[in-house]
Amino acid sequence: MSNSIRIATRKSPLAMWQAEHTAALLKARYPDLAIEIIGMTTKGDKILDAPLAKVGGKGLFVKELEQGMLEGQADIAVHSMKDVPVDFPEGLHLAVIMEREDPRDAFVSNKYEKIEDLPQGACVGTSSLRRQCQIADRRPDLRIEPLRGNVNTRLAKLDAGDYDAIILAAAGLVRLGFEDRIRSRIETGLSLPAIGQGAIGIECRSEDPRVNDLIAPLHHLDTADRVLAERGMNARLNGGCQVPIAGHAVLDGDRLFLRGLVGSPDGSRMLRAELEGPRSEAESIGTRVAEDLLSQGADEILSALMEH
Ligand SMILES: NCc1[nH]cc(CCC(=O)O)c1CC(=O)O
Repeated sequence: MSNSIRIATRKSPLAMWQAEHTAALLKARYPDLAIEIIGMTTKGDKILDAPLAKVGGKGLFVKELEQGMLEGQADIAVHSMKDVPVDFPEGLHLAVIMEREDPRDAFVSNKYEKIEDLPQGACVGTSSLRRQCQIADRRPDLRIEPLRGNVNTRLAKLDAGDYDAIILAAAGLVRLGFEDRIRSRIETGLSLPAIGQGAIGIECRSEDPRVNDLIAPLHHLDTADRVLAERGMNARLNGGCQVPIAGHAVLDGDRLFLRGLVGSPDGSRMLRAELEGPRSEAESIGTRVAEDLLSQGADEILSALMEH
């Protein structure tokens, strides 16, 4: 037992890739470590017919994995940071944030190179309110249609001709070997990414020194400070991943620059805030950007959505 580790993951191809990537990094460091990957199904995977914003609740993609660790069936859980709520159950914590992949959204289409090329009234697939509001803000003429399912399913729906274009995270496409499907990467100023997008996190039991020590070398400090600032924003806004909140931090030496956004789904209200400060204050930079957004009325937009 002492030289083994069990990794809990969702069973989607992207989640599996992330768990296997984590396993490979551990194996490279500890050649004798026995690694088991345990695939689990979460509530978010089961409910495929409704937009996630309507399903509600936080941690749709992580609860079952957390339960597995608390019950001792698994030692760590590998998550897309985008899906990880701000708070953790008693006894669990976020121990590691790994190096970030490209955090941008990707424009994927079989006919067009970028959003600007889409003709009037073209149909864009996304179920993300964050993506929807930013597209609607720039191109109110476009028709935005729901698009759920894992990355592979979404690409198949595009290929079936259901949409003129779809928007996905570049990171997921790159990881699954679909980089050649990306027609263009949307600059963060045009589509501000989801909090934590492109970063993978590892959650484990707080009181498990062996496991905490084992995974500690996978922590990437630059990514962690950026994600800490973004999540500081989310904590203050009380938002889950299914709300039209965007946040993206970049580093320049010891300085951290954070941009945040809260929008109404139809793009009619777009609140933006930004702040720069020392990276040692990452989390509080997040709090302050959120407070700026709240002072502009972000809570009205967010609470209106909660009532649905
Ligand atoms: N919501 C599902 C999800 N969670 C993480 C990613 C992409 C990978 C990442 O952000 O690390 C995706 C797919 C997508 O948004 O296209």
